[in-house]
Formats: sequence, C-alpha cells, structure tokens
Amino acid sequence: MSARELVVSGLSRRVGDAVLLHDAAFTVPAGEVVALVGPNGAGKSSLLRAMTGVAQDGARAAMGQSPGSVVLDDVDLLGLKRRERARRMALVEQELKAEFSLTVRQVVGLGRIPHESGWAVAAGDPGMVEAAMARAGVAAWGDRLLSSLSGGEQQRVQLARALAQEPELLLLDEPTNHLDVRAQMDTLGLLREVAATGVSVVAALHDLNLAAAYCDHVVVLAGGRVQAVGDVRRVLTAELVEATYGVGVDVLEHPRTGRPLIAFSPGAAAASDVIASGRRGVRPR
Ligand SMILES: Nc1ncnc2c1ncn2[C@@H]1O[C@H](COP(=O)(O)OP(=O)(O)OP(=O)(O)O)[C@@H](O)[C@H]1O
Repeated sequence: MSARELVVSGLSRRVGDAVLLHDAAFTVPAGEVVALVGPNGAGKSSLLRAMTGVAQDGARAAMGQSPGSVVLDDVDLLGLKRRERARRMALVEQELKAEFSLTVRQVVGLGRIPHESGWAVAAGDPGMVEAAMARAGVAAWGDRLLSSLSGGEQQRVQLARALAQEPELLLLDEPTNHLDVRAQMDTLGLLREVAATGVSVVAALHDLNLAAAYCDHVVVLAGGRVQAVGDVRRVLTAELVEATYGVGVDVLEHPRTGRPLIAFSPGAAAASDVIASGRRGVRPR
C-alpha cells in the first residue's frame, strides 16, 4: 500500500482581473505538518481559502468552472457537500470573525456545529469542547469573553475551536503571528501532536526557522504560483530563500537536529538588487 498523501491540484483564485493563485498543485505526505511559506502577497491565504472550496462555491457554479481538487485518502474534499466538507476540514484564519461577544467556551463550541444535527451550539458534546480547550491551553479562560483576550490568546482559542471540529485536514493561516517564542513552539509542538494522530496539517508560516524546525515538508509560494515543494532539508536552501525573498542568507545545519538553520545577515543582497538583476522566482524543483 502506498503512503498516505494529500494531493492538491488545479486551485486558482481570481478577483476581477487579478489572478491571485495560478493553478496551484502539490503533493505532500498526509498526516504531517506541512509549512506553506512565501513573501507577503505570495498567495498563501488565497491558497488556504481555495483549499476549503468555500470561496469558489458561488463563482464556480456561476461560471461552470472546476474548483480544482484536494484529495485526502482518495476522497476529493472539494467534491463533498459543504457540511460534510466542514466535518472533514477546518481553517484557522488570521482575522477573527465577529465572535467578540461570545465566551471562549462558546467560540470553541462553534467547532462542533458541523457535527451537530441542529444548531444547538456546543450543547451536543461539551466533553469534546472541554478537551479541545485543555489541549490548546485555553481551559482557564472558558468563561471570559473572546474580546477580553490578547491577540495571542485569541489565536490559541481559534486553534481550540479547530481542534473541537476534529478535522482530517487542518489549515492554519499564520497560527503563530501573535505569539511569543514559547507559545510559537507550543503551538507547533501541538500541531505535530495533532498530525501524529493522522490529521494532515498545512500551516502558513512566516518564520522559516520555525518551519524548518517543526515541519518535514514545505510548499513555497511566490507570485501566486507554487515554486517548490519537498523535504525542508532539500528545499530550504540559501538560493531558494534569496530568490524568493530577495535577501541574502546562509543556511547552516542545526547542530542538534541537522535541520536547516537560516541565518540572516543585515545588508546582504537587498530585494531591489535581486529584482534589478531579473532573478525573480525560484528554480523549479
Ligand atoms: N479581494 C482582493 N482583490 C484584489 N487583490 C487581492 C484580494 N485579496 C487579495 N488580493 C491580493 O492577492 C495577493 C495574495 O494575497 P494573499 O493574502 O493570498 O497573500 P499572502 O501570501 O497570504 O500574504 P501575507 O503574507 O501578506 O498574509 C496579494 O497581492 C493581495 O493584495
């Protein structure tokens, strides 16, 4: 039997004349944490949203377009009905929705909606909600309003909500951007634990060293196109980082883990130099 895979293909996103995502495709092992990296505006959020299928539902129907496919364990998740899809995948977005008047427990309870027969939020399985809060380290804040929490604390609540959803595919858009170093490591450690239970996790990350330390595979995006995919040890080279981000780096080997350690040097290869010399984009894998 072949190893489990997450196979993404044919994902595009267009707003008016602007093409935000060009026919994105990649294959990575299922059941691990995969880093999605790339500069600001590369299309990471667009790709994650396209993977949920939600953004395209209306447009696809109107234009008769294919939504692409996100195949996990031989099932195309984008081919499922919305509710079934919501049981199988969760997206933790950067921006919080209008949930500020809810308590933390209620917000986490929202994750159970796809599993409820009606809309009785969180009534169906309080044990699952409490377990998800404990796992994400937010149990002590259960009765507090979401609005009373700091940005980093709110981010952990969103993760708890996604865990309560019990997805097979967990997508996260910069889950560490408000977090201190310890909380970043806790979050990535938790994601690895979640992946170890068989869940496929794809997380957009800005911190390349965090990606290299916690993820085995990486998808590199630039200009709305997938530029490279593969093992972090093979893909995260100095050349790739330089070409993708326009900064000079040295990529060392971590003395304890053997993983890439990206060392930035102030003053090395400014982005304008790279653009001026025409070295945009990265070499294909
Ligand atoms: N509604 C929209 N209309 C036009 N352009 C958009 C729209 N939404 C996003 N874009 C553009 O699409 C590009 C990709 O945006 P996206 O948010 O996917 O990038 P990102 O890689 O997640 O960026 P960041 O790291 O800054 O969060 C950006 O240039 C952005 O300005």
